[in-house]
Amino acid sequence: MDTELPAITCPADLKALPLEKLPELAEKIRQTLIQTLSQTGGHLGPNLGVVELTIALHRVFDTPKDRFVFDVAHQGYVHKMLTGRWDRIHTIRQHDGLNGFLLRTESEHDCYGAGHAGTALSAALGMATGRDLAGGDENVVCVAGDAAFTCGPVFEAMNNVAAHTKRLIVVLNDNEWSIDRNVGAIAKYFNSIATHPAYANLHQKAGKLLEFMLGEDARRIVKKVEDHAKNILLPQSQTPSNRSSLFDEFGIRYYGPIDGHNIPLLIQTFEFLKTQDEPVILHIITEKGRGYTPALNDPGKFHGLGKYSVETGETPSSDKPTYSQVFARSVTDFAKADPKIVAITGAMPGGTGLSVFKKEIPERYFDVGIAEEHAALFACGLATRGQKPFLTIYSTFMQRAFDMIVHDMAIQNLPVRLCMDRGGLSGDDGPTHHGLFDIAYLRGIPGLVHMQPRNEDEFVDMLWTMAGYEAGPIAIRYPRGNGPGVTPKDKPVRLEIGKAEVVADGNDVALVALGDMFPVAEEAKKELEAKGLSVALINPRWIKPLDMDCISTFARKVKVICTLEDHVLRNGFGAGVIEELSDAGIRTPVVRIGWPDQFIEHGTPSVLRKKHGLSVENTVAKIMAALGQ
Ligand SMILES: Cc1ncc(C[n+]2csc(CCOP(=O)(O)OP(=O)(O)O)c2C)c(N)n1
Ligand SMILES: CC(=O)[C@@H](O)[C@H](O)COP(=O)(O)O
Ligand SMILES: [Mg+2]
Repeated sequence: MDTELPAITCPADLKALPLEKLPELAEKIRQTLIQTLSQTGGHLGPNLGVVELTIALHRVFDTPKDRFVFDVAHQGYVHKMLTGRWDRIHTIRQHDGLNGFLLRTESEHDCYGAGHAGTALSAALGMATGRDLAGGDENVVCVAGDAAFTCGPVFEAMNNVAAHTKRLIVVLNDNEWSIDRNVGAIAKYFNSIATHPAYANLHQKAGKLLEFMLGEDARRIVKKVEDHAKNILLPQSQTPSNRSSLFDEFGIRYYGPIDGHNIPLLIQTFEFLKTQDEPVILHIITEKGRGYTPALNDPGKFHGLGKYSVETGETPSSDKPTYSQVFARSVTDFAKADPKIVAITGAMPGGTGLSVFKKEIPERYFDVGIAEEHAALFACGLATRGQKPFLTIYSTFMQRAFDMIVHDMAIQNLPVRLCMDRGGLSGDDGPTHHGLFDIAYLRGIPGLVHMQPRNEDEFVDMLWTMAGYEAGPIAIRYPRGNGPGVTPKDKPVRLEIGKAEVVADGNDVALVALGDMFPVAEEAKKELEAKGLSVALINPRWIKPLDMDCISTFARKVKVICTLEDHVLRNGFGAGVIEELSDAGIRTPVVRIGWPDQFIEHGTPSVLRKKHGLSVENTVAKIMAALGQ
């Protein structure tokens, strides 16, 4: 590799590079990503797939005047490297370092943040419409992956594009992968285009032709090739005169598919597209993980991961199963004995562990794509027919389905099992992914049961309780990663709903610690006892219904109650305890440990817990202060 490549400190540096140097730059970016992310972790596969695309975008367009809106924005590392953050890319997803997604507060080149899928096209349409209203002339480019198109809001946006603007450029980055392989009819449709021999062949020629023409005739050439190709490709059912792609039907002129790694072709195509006075979509074909064999061989693993060996692609293994693994094993075993149990995921079989269920009981496994609202409704329909749906969606992504939980699940009292992985701080992904609001958004819903285990054994008992619960919707939250390592018993037991576990009695202080905050309470108890205090320790188990017999009994005898939760304090578990004590006329002081009323930045749970007071020290200090000591 030529070491003479100058540093890229801004998009102007990229524009100053000779065209023939761009492949070398692409290689340098790839090597930087592979080396850097082996130490920081991150979304290696998606970013390796958009190196040439991002180079071409920054060659043709001018951010921050022109706007790039990336869907999910997990594939925004190359954009960051080309917009003045190359020298900080080694801090990606590290505390106080670069965020793993685009962030408006991080750079003027990041015009829109994300983290959750399906938002980019609507936001880009808003920007284009806002530009038109203001009489602006900037370009707006939406970059969305193939799986983003399984997301409802994308179709809601497409339904409006042609009515609102004449100038919008959409890039469909099609690598055939979501986190797992992309699913559903839309994935099949994209694949039918990308693999059609006539189209593929034409596009080889079109690509060559375009490269040769390099300019003003591009439009005529491309349009002629497109029309001809579409006449070959599209379903025979359509009359020859008005055959069009799905996108043309939405008023968005479709171009492609073209090779998403061919920089000159991409540049020429974007130069041509930016002259168009109609909304356009460019379908590019890319390889997720391109340039790194382990990632090409396992796009699912390398979609997003922690540290890995550059040489082998291997990642550190842990002998302790994660909550996700315990969940998937348990529900799969339950389902083997109960033919009514079905499992649903929103494009996250790996993260939720449900790839185990998919492998062992494929006929009752449903990956609906990035479609949490649909997943919840689909689960409701299943429940009306006597099925037992385990709707498995991260706490943060379940936010998408809130209305369905109220309107369809709770009002109709349907027995859907809501399994919310990543319940609590998510860590490196930051504020868009922390599962810190599910208690707040579920606690007010009448009739909905909600719980959290303090270890793996109790977790399986709770799942077993859910499997047998038919009285209405029931939810469980559990954290990312490992638990304390308590091996589940061979045969799980059904728990009494609304009944807490009193682990230790005490007369001065009662610690009521939910889920993965229980170990913090255990340590705080030791420190408080060392100060001569008598400390009760309660595992509440149930967020709703709260065991108020237990809690009020202790509240009447101790001097202070302390609740601990891996959730925001606002309308959280502790808030519920305060409400219920107040309703019962009990005035015992309650101190609460939990996340403050702000969005929590990215970083490791240990660093963030210490910084934001979810620590033993802060627990002890707040209790001692409440005791006036
Ligand atoms: C609402 C929502 N659900 C699930 C996810 C988890 N997720 C992150 S990226 C991704 C797949 C994105 O696939 P695609 O858009 O094709 O981009 P690629 O990674 O292939 O480049 C998923 C499911 C999310 N970010 N947002
Ligand atoms: C970008 C995205 O939303 C997912 O890739 C997410 O980062 C996965 O989170 P986990 O690593 O907790 O499974
Ligand atoms: Mg994809």
